[in-house]
Parts: sequence; C-alpha cells; structure tokens
Amino acid sequence: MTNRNIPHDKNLDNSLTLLQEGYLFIKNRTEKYQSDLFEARLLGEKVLCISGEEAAKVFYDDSLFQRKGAAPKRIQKSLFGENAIQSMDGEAHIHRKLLFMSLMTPPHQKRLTKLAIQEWEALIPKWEGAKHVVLFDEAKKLLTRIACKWAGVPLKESELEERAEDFYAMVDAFGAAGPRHWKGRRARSRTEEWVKSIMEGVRNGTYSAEKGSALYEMAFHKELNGRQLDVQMASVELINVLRPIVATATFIVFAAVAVHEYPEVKQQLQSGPPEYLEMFAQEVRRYYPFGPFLGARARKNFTWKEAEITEGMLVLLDMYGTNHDERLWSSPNEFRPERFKDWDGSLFDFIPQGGGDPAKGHRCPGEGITVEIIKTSINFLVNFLNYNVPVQNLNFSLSRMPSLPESGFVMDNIRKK
Ligand code: HEM
Repeated sequence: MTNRNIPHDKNLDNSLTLLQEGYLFIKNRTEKYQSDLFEARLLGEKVLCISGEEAAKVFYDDSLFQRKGAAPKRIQKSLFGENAIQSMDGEAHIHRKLLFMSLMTPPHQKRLTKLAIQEWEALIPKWEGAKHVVLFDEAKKLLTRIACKWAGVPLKESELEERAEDFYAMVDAFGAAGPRHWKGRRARSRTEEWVKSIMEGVRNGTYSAEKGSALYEMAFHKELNGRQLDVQMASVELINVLRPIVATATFIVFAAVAVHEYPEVKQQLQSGPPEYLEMFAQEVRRYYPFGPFLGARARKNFTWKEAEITEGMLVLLDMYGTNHDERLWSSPNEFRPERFKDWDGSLFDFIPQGGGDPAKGHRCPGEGITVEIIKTSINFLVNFLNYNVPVQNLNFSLSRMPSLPESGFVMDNIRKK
C-alpha cells in the first residue's frame, strides 16, 4: 500500500461531504490532520488534496502536472466548454494562452473599465426612480452589455437579460449536482448556438468584426499547425472571455457587502489614498469565496512531502484554504485591505484566480480585468452615489459553491452625489 505516511480521510467516499462542506472541505482536514496534504476518495477515485504556498508551487510545475483528463466532463459541459484552454497542455496550451493574454492587456482593461463607468452612470436616472434595486442583477446585465460591446459581439437590448442569466448559470453550475447543473448545461447550449451563429457570420463575411477585438481575434486565430480553430472551438473560447467578465458580478456584490459592513473601509475608500482602492479589491478577492480548488493530474511518479504521487493521480489544490492560510496571512478571517500594502506579489500565496505565471501556465489571464472592474464599480458606488441598505439577508454560505450574499445586495433611496 502506498502513502502510509500521510493522513487519509476515513470516509469511504467524500463526494457528499465535499458538497456539504464546500469551500472548507480541504481546510477542515488540513487543520484536523495538521498537514498540507491528505488522501481522500471522490467519486470513487483516490485523490490527493494539497494546500498552502509550497503546494501551489508544486501544482504549477508543468513538468509534474498536466490538465488533460483533470476537469470532469460535467464541468466542461457547463462551466468551461469541452476541450477548451482549461484542458490543454504544453506548447499548444501556451500558444492558445498567448491569444487570451493579448486580449487582457492594460489598453483592453482600460476600454472595458471606460465602458463600465459609462454604463454605471447611465443607470443613475433609473435607479433614482426605482423603489429598490438588486445590485447583483444590475451588475450581471451591465457586465454582459460591456463584455459584448468590448468583444465586438452584437447584442440586442431585448436579449440582454436572457444572455446575462445564461452566462451566470454556467458559472453557478460548477458546484452543483441536479437541477442547477442541468440549468448550466442548457445555458451553455443556448450560448454556444448564439455565439456560433455570429462566428459563422464573421468567417463568411456577412458580419464584419473589428481587427483586435476578441471576436475577430478568436475568429481568425491560427493554431500551431497553421489552421484556424473550428467554429465550435472559436465560439467556446470567446465564451471563455465573456462568461468570466459577467462572473465578476459576484466580487462586485461581495465588495458592496464589505463597504456596508466595515465603515472604516468605506471611509478610506472615500478619503484615503488612491492606492487603497486596489488594496481593497485584492482583499475582496482573498477574503470572499469564489473558486474553491483546482485539479490536475500527475504526469509521472514522484514524491512530494512523503506522498508518493503516481502517474495519472488526481491532485486538488486548495485555493480558498491557501488564501486563508495563517502562515501566509495574519488573522486570515479578518477583512483588512491594509495587508496588501506589504504584500510581496508572490505568485503562489494569493491564488483566488490560480497561481504561477499566467503566460506559462493555467493561471487566470483575467486578473487585471477583474481587479479593474471591482475598482471601477466600487468607486462608483462609494463616491458617486448615496444609497440606503435596507434590512436584508446578507449572509453567504461556505457550503454552497459558488457562494453569494443571499439577498444579492438590495439598495434603496439611491441618489447621485
Ligand atoms: C470573477 C473573477 C474571476 C475568477 C474568480 C477567475 C478564476 C479563475 C481560475 C481559478 C482559473 C483557473 C486557473 C488554473 O486552472 O490554474 C481561471 C482561468 C481562466 N480565466 Fe479566470 N477568473 C475570473 C475572471 C476572469 C476574466 C475577467 C477572464 C477574461 C476576461 C478570465 C478568463 C480565464 C481564462 C481564459 C482561464 C483559462 C486559463 C488557462 O487555462 O490557461 N477569468 N480563472
């Protein structure tokens, strides 16, 4: 028997426990066993769960791990899209990744945030006349509108709400079994059909896309073999930039909760140094739950911290636990933006969107966009508006993945400052 030296979870299978404990599933056990790693069984398969900065370093060593076969089909059929960038390895992955990186540069971030400011401001008259608004619903629609505009994807106002719901349903499916999962799959089918029809139009010249836009670059991207992506894959990858922009609605809502619950933070956002806004956005991404963990498969047999890892073994890296690891973050369960003043920018301790170098591995290429969207949106709420936060349920669950404050953040009595 291998791995006698490392802790084993005693349960025959942990799949149900994982759904019950959610974001804390790995952390509960690394704390119980006082160990950065333990073995468990999920869906009948032996998996190694690992947590912490050293774990992130080994997980992102692509001589040791690959993504092929790591993401279950059910995640590919809802969240990612089948056989897309998340499941690629080696040269082919790096080549595809460069395409994504070229769409996330500071000028792209600027264009997106400019659109966001315009759209937030355009909402003021509607909000001033409304009895109340739910920030999450407004943010999803706004982000769908700006994501499509930025990417060059035509979107009719009449379809905005349905598209926004579909983008979020794909995300909402990732921790679900049953109806929520199937809702995400249906949303993906509808979205792929829609984007494919646009992509075909671009390819056959009936719709013209602007060079440099995400739509154009995905439509005409060439693989290492010199061939264009097929329409299906180009559409799936375009969705891989549209959907996560809409998903930043989650962080916007958590950020609004933080502003509401920590008056001293709000005050700093109003009258503190400009750098505070960035530190705030980083702390929102560290403190609040979004991505729980990531999976990869061992490329070969090797030993890490007394664990014998065998070729093909599934290894899960604890993102949430690493972002709340006491060895890396003092008082990790306190919301303290100031901690980012002295943060050294390590690629492996702060991993809400993955770790390592995004250009060389699977780390999210959209972190710049995410941070800028949170900053722009919170600056708008705090410095452009006065609003009241009526009594509501702002609790969020650590067992539901993805999580969100129950009420979606209701605001009323909204006035322009
Ligand atoms: C809500 C904010 C976001 C969160 C929590 C998030 C989280 C993540 C995580 C955890 C990964 C996987 C990292 C890995 O496998 O090692 C990832 C990958 C990815 N993200 Fe994000 N992301 C966000 C926003 C964005 C944005 C705004 C974009 C693009 C506009 C984006 C595009 C991607 C892509 C294309 C990948 C796949 C990268 C690869 O496999 O090489 N994400 N993201």
